[in-house]
Amino acid sequence: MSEQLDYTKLIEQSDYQKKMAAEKSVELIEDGMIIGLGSGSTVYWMLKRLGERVKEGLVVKGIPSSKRTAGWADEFGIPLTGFHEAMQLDLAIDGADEIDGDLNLIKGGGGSLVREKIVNAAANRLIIIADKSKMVSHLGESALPVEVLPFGWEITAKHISQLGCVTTLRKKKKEVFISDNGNYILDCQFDHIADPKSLHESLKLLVGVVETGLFIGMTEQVIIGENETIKIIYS
Ligand SMILES: O=C[C@H](O)[C@H](O)[C@H](O)COP(=O)(O)O
Repeated sequence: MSEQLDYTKLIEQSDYQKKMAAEKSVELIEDGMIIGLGSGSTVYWMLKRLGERVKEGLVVKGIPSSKRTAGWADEFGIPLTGFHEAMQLDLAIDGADEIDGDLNLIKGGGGSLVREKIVNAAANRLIIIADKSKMVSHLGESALPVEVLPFGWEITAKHISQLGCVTTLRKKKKEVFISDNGNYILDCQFDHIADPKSLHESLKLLVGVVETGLFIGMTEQVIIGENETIKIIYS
């Protein structure tokens, strides 16, 4: 019973840190902005707070990076648009699975990496929000998500594994996980990612690879919830 309680507390603590970082990021949003809306549980808190500001009169539009984010934005009353209306976004706010000292990222834990990369790359500034557990000395402690075409995924996985990793086809409730784009995700566990940029480039050269979860040189600022405080790291 006490173990159960401790576990619950841990979850709450990490969630609280995510919420603090997320709410801080909303302070950067100004009237009239077009915002890239990232994905994941930290972004959920950002959307919730942004929805409150919209109710108070803030005028913004968001471009969502996943169907789930679009649903939450709708729930919180945040007006949405698409690239037909805005080719350049003022700001994108997103979460991450790992963040290294150069602010390079691993993303895609929730399977939204392709749309996130398109949205984040179109933004003038990318702000990452996270709890402190996401800071790592080197990327690759967790598996790197890579989105691949379903056709011939087995051969694509073989080619990826030849770069020095163990690939696992992502599943959800025993079914193959399908991304918002209708593709598969391979979770690629490397021993050590020594050079994230060259790994990303090597992966992108493989037929069947749609996109990798390595986000290199894109982040302007990271907002970390750390215990009771907020830490901001600039690139
Ligand atoms: O595909 C999912 C995204 O890259 C998320 O931003 C990332 O997994 C972080 O998610 P969370 O805020 O839930 O830890």
